[in-house]
Amino acid sequence: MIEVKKLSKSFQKHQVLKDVDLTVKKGSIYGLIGANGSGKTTLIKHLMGIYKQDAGEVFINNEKVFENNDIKKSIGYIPDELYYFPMYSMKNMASFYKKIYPNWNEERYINMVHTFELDENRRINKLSKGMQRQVAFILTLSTMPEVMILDEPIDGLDPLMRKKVWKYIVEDVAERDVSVLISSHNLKELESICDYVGILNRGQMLIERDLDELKSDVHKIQVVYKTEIPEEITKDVNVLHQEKRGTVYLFIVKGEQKEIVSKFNKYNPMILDILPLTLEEIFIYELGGVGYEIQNVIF
Ligand SMILES: Nc1ncnc2c1ncn2[C@@H]1O[C@H](COP(=O)(O)OP(=O)(O)OP(=O)(O)O)[C@@H](O)[C@H]1O
Repeated sequence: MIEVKKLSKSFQKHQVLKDVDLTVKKGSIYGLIGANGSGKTTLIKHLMGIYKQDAGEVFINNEKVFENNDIKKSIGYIPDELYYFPMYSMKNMASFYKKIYPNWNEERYINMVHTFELDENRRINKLSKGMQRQVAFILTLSTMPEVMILDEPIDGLDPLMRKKVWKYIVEDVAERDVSVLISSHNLKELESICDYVGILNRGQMLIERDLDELKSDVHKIQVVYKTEIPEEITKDVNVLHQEKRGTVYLFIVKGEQKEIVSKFNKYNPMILDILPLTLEEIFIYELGGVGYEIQNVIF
């Protein structure tokens, strides 16, 4: 389990994180999303005890993580920028990991090397970017972590490799109750595997929710009225975004679906459709609601 309470951090005078709360339950996958520079990597570096917070607390499995080497051994961390010892092959790295990580699983390591079809004797820094990512997954998953923290983990992986990687992660969550936090800009893939989502905005947690709940709270409504749209509607409902395409109005609205539909129906629309929203759309419209320029974004 990962728990962050009221975490704040500044670099010089620049406040990067402000009162951030975050909880990743045991056996769940949490997608951390946010615009560039919103503070995701900085938050993750606190989860790994790389940075010390100015205020607040960070717990992994109920223990403080900063300067706690034992708890760090139970975390599988894949950073956005990978680092390997310059002359090392994957086999050399595996021997090194074996000495450090008490739960190292040699059988899993051998199986994964086989599944990913990598030559464990090649020097890692001679491998392609995607292959180096595969090495990171093989080594990390072979440590049998209780918690996984993955910063842009699939960056550079081809679709087949991504599928393989997600399969391992989902199995670990189901079978070993691993808690996983993934930071990624690939919202389509996050949507297919995450249970929870946190949207970080300018260093503050904008929304932290169960993904299904989040999706049931924002709606895309396409509506046509005989004449111009009655002005009262936009006052009646919580509109995140609105646009007109010919005679069709498109609304992105927050709130309870039944209630919203009944408000639109009050003015006898000729057509009223409710369309599903993707996580990517929710993300963009929520950011639009807090002042990001989204007028020229086309879906
Ligand atoms: N060591 C540091 N010293 C000073 N400023 C920093 C440091 N690390 C990060 N920052 C600043 O903190 C802010 C958040 O950066 P961070 O890397 O956490 O964002 P991010 O959400 O991971 O972004 P991206 O999606 O682009 O990777 C940025 O303004 C960045 O310049």
